[in-house]
Amino acid sequence: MKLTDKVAIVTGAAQGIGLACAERLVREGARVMLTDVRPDGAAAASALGDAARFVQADVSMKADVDALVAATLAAFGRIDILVNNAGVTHAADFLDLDEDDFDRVLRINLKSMFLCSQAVAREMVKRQDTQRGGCIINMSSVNAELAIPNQVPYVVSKGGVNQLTRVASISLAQYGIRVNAIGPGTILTELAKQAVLAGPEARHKILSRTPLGRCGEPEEIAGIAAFLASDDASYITGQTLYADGGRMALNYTVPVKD
Ligand SMILES: NC(=O)C1=CN([C@@H]2O[C@H](COP(=O)(O)OP(=O)(O)OC[C@H]3O[C@@H](n4cnc5c(N)ncnc54)[C@H](O)[C@@H]3O)[C@@H](O)[C@H]2O)C=CC1
Ligand SMILES: O=C(CO)[C@@H](O)[C@H](O)[C@H](O)CO
Repeated sequence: MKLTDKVAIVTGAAQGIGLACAERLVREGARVMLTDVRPDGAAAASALGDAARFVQADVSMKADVDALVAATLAAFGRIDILVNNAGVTHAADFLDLDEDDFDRVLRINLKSMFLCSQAVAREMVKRQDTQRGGCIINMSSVNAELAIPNQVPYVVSKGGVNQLTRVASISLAQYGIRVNAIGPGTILTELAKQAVLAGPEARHKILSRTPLGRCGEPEEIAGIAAFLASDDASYITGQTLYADGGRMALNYTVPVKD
């Protein structure tokens, strides 16, 4: 087990990639505080046994983030790993997009990662023991680099996540805190169904741009989170690691097998 005795927070952990990350971190020996704006994250945490707890929080609100950090310290006594995973999308054409929707997506996808990183890093920095330091992992996307016309605030937020990762990594390196991001391609979750997999035509479009010929599974992203959180990644900081089935290396489209 790579993460014995470590304590982690995973945001947006009620389902999808966040839940898979929480499950994998528990399997690697960590104790994990799951958090989500939805209350049903509590059932997900109970299913993981004594090593997991749940706190309901909207991670775009500072008061909720402070309460999440306090609850994690009360439950487990320390924080070694933060997985900033919570995210939403919103479909609208550029000319129709409402200001409120732009703000909401940026608040949830980007500002929340700053708030959580700052609050958790402050606790990591305070620690005096030999296990000082820590690891922050931000869930970015191929859409940090690739634009989709009806996903304006989403792609802007993910571009911001990559820069937040870089600036936090150089700011926190002096404290032994590593900060990295994961950039998934299309992963089979509710969010992807909503954003880019709504129907056979949309699925065909995605697969024609994916050399490995399939979408990813949440567990394939969780494995990367476990790696980045472990000592095997001890010299990696400031990076976005893309797990996209080859999409970003592709210039033309590929044939799709049905
Ligand atoms: N599924 C995909 O194809 C990809 C997903 N991602 C990113 O991975 C992350 C997770 O996405 P999925 O698992 O696919 O989505 P999902 O929709 O299945 O899960 C997202 C979770 O975040 C929670 N959440 C939303 N707003 C929140 C808030 N304010 N506070 C706390 N929790 C909140 C939701 O309740 C939900 O449980 C997101 O950041 C997303 O942008 C990135 C690239 C591809
Ligand atoms: O970031 C996400 C989810 O919203 C990916 O599913 C991406 O949109 C898709 O890979 C299209 O490029």
